[in-house]
Amino acid sequence: MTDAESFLLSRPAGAVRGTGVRARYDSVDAARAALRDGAPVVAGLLAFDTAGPAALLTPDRWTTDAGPITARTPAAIRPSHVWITPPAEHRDRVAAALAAIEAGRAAKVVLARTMEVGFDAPLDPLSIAGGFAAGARDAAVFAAQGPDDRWLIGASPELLVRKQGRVVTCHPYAGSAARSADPELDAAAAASLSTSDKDLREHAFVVDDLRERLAPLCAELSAPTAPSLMSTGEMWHLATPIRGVLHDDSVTALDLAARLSPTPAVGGTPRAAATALIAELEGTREFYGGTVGWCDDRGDGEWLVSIRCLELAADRRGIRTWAGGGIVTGSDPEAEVAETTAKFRTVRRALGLDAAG
Ligand SMILES: C=C(O[C@@H]1C=C(C(=O)O)C=C[C@H]1O)C(=O)O
Repeated sequence: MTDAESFLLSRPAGAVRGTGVRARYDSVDAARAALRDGAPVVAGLLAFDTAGPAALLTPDRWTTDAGPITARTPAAIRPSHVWITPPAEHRDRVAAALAAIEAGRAAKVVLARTMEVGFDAPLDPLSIAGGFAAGARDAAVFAAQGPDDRWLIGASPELLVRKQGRVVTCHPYAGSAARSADPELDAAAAASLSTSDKDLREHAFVVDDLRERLAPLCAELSAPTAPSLMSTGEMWHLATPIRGVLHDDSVTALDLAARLSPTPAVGGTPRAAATALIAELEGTREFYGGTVGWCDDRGDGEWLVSIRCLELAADRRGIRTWAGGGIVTGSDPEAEVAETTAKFRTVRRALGLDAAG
């Protein structure tokens, strides 16, 4: 038994925390079996690729009424190296995705750029989580111990699914505009996002997919007909709250996470065609674009979409992060590059990268 943190999901109102590791599971099936056999909870990460290994665990100790993680303004940090997918490469990938969409292979594909940063001194996972908390507002700050002592740490605004009793809630985000420090420009960006035909189409694919996947399980299912505007410190987004009531309470939060992830907010539509295009154009994704969360022995739990996050290497001297955007007919390659640059700011701010100047 150890007191070291193994899982954290924290919002201003409170947090769930796991310490120590009693057991690990590399598949949803193994975690389901553990819950049936009396494990009080499973928590962790499902990969973007539904066939890829999961990183789930049962902690030694699990607390659902912990206080939120303390926000910590990161000290300015000078990286030893930085590498980002070059803009020209991303533009070419977006153009290839648009050609595939034009050819009828898929209707939406989400493509991401990668950033890798090295440091001279090791970083601490919980300190990084504190850095995310400083700019997170309502986003859920998470830190999950992955395989081989790697960590996935971030601040996701996007609720994949929460299940409490028979009630299921999702809050998908899709459609984006960068925020501005100038209040007038910021308001103008929000206003133009809310009427952007391209962004409304990008968004509708996500809501339709979630509704289709939930419908067979639900006695009631409702969502507003139009999305609303939500914001993080860095971005405006279109978002739609979805609420369902399950026919059968034995469906667990883990079952729902495995069924719904990856949504077209991070993958595309149809799912199989979009994920094949992502593998072709971008390469393999591991936990980015998957889901992070927990499920208890009553089947209740909560899962966030694994975005606005970084992976801390096992030696803790390097991180890798991703920023993606949905491509549909009408997407502009140059604007997609700018969108990913804006989305990287969440991680840059949490690490103190920009403070170093
Ligand atoms: C894929 C990411 O974000 C997702 C994609 C969005 C979009 O394409 O507009 C918006 C919110 C997220 O669902 C990311 O942050 O990396």
